[in-house]
Amino acid sequence: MVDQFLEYVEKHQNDFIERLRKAVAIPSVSSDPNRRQDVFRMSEFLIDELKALDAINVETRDPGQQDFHGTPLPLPPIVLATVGNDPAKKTILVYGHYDVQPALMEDGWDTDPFTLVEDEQHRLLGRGSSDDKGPVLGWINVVEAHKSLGLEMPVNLKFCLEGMEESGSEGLEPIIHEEADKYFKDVDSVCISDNYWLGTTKPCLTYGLRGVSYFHLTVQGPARDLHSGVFGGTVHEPMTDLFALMSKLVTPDGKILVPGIYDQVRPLTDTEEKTYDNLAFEMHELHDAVGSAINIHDSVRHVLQHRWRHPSLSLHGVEGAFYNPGDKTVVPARVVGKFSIRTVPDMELDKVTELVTKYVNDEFKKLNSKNTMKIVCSHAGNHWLASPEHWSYVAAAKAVERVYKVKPDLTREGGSIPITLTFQDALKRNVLLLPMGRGDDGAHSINEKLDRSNYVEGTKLLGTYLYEIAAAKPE
Ligand SMILES: C[C@H](N)C(=O)N[C@@H](Cc1c[nH]cn1)C(=O)O
Ligand SMILES: [Zn+2]
Ligand SMILES: [Zn+2]
Repeated sequence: MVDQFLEYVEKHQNDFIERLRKAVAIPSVSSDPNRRQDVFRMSEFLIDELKALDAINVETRDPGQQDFHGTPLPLPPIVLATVGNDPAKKTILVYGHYDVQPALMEDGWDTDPFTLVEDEQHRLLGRGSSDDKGPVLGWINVVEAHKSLGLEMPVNLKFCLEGMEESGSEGLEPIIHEEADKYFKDVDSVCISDNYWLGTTKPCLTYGLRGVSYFHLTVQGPARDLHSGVFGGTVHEPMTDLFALMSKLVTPDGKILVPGIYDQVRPLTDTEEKTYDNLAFEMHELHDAVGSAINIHDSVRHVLQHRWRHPSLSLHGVEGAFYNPGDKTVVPARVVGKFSIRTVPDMELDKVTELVTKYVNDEFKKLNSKNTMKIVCSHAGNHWLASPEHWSYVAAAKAVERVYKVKPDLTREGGSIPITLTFQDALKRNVLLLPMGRGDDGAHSINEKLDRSNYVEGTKLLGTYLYEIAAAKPE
């Protein structure tokens, strides 16, 4: 049966790409309130796709409203769908997200980010192609293949798709707790395809994620923007204060300057050190993915340790700053600096917020500025580690060998999927991360892509994984 499935995927790849084209065309940017309708539209697209495939019980849950700077904004629905409910079969919960990061032509895209383009190297370019519309549609392609072939699914599948992952998964956590004994009751294991291979050639299974704590640092001064010729040198400028503070957060070689931030980081043991031996990753792959040889660390081992098991602090942007072309001589009245800290075992989110808040307040006092400053943590999600010995990982490794003819690497991931730990804790089930895309896909960046082969072979992998689960001996 698996052969019939694999053949179907191979034959129908162009139809699957059309499905991805329709999804990418919906600019479901969760962080932009002007795009919220599009995030809703994306949920409707998925609901229609699932209903068309006879997914029984396509349902939604309403996560309520978001407080967007004092304005209530409806949160997009959690889409739940069940395919099969045979008590003799295992039930796998599939989580994914249908929102995307922002994307504008002026960021430097070579093509319109919301028009899927296949280039000469068979790369499918478009926002969300890899993160995470391609993988979500991969699961739907698996269901379509079975329906069209008249094949029974090897396992029961449950979907949980959200539209706020890129903005901290707001509203999802309470729903998972509420539904733990209802919708999620029969789930045996959870699978998430929302990260990337380490490099460009070898698939991997992922058992760890860093957490993320995101901060907004606001400095407010004059009542309105000012002429820098008239007022420059006579008033405390918000942007000057902000840059002074932002420059005290992290050194150019990546050391976080917030006192105490490293205190909770779990020490590296010899056993853990060995997990960095023989991984399929070379320095040139970092250079290729980044597009430049700007590595801080000289060995691959240290690159990966700093991606997976050490915290990092990144500066993201400044809201309210002048950023257009030209030479406007303005003093912005209010600026908001955005930065985040990727957190690792055993850092605690509350402790991180406490340390950052205290440090930024102390540093602001030292500026002797008459402006006002406020620091808030806008969203935070925990780090996660799983047991890669679980039967779900064993099945996934067999599926990789079958589809790709290689043994997968076991990796951790530097990015964050805030809800992963909630699934593990609330459902008390193992979670597997089974990535579809490559390390150079450019998720969150310009020219995001998913290679055609990753989409097609990745769809085969997801389906084969379900067959390997069904074939596994009962525990
Ligand atoms: C790894 C996943 N595909 C991803 O991109 N996650 C985001 C989650 C996030 C949290 N705040 C904003 N986005 C990430 O790691 O940045
Ligand atoms: Zn993302
Ligand atoms: Zn994602």
